[in-house]
Amino acid sequence: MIGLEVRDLVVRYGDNIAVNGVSLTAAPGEIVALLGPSGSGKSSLLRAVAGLEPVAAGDVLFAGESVIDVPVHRRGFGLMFQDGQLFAHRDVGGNVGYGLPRKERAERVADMLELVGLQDMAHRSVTSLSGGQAQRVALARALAPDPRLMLLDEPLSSLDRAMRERLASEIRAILKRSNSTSIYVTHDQDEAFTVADRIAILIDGELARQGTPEEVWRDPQTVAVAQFLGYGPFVSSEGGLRAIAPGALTVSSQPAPGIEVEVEVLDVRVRRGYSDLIVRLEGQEARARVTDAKLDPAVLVGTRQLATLRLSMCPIVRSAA
Ligand SMILES: Nc1ncnc2c1ncn2[C@@H]1O[C@H](COP(=O)(O)OP(=O)(O)OP(=O)(O)O)[C@@H](O)[C@H]1O
Repeated sequence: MIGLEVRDLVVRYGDNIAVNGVSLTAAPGEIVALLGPSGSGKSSLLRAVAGLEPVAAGDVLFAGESVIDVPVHRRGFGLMFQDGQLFAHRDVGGNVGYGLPRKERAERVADMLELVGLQDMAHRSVTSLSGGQAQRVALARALAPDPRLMLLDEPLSSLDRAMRERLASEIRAILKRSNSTSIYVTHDQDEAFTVADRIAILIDGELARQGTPEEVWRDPQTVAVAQFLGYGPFVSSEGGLRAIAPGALTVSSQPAPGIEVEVEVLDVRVRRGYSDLIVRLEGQEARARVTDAKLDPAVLVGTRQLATLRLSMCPIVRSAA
């Protein structure tokens, strides 16, 4: 069975090429996150798949058939956006049931509300909902017609971080339970890693890396991808550049696994439950975590220290794509 296939897709706005020859697939039941910095073309790609943006070149197929000439509402795709765009004059049930055949409406609405954990809320006014509840209603509404593909564009970005984290794993569970083939756009790395089976990273309109969250993290392949994922700085090494992972460089009076490197301590950042030293490593600024509770990080400022670099956490990458 084939789900979504995007082939050499190009989306342009005048002379601006927003999506530059991207190919990707989503197998039936698979959740693919489109991740990338602001302006990298994620929304343009999603909107082109939906049919909301014209395609300059390439093709979009579902179940082996091109949908390029199929109007938006005939593609059988469900859409969910940042602002759920609920109908304010309808209650929760009225939103979820909108457009469903009358015969099956009540049962379907009940099923969907149960799926998103809002079973007692059918008669609530949507204007009385919290941001997180409103997005759950929007998800239930998008899933209600049983779309063959779900397209989600930054569905959580208007919520605060705590809510976003909770709802991201909930959305994953809901999409998995409903066996939805899904494309999920986000600029938030944590959200992508929580939600997705596979991650496709877009940089400057091009597909820079794709794989499972583990594969992409373990082997980002290029500096651009590694940097976007939070690696850095990069130090020269045999075979390319070594990307320093967050937490890979540590300072302690106890022995730790890894190689010893000399660093100059420039400053301290106190975090919740630990401290990071801002250090100079081979002429570049880096962070070294203090893993020794007996060590007072403040007295280290201005000194040279031996830090431990855990190489197994730090992949080799190349500088250009
Ligand atoms: N309607 C439009 N008209 C002209 N240019 C556009 C339009 N929409 C997007 N662009 C441009 O296309 C490029 C890609 O934008 P897009 O919104 O797809 O990126 P994105 O990765 O989704 O970014 P963000 O995370 O900020 O939403 C950007 O350079 C943007 O300025």
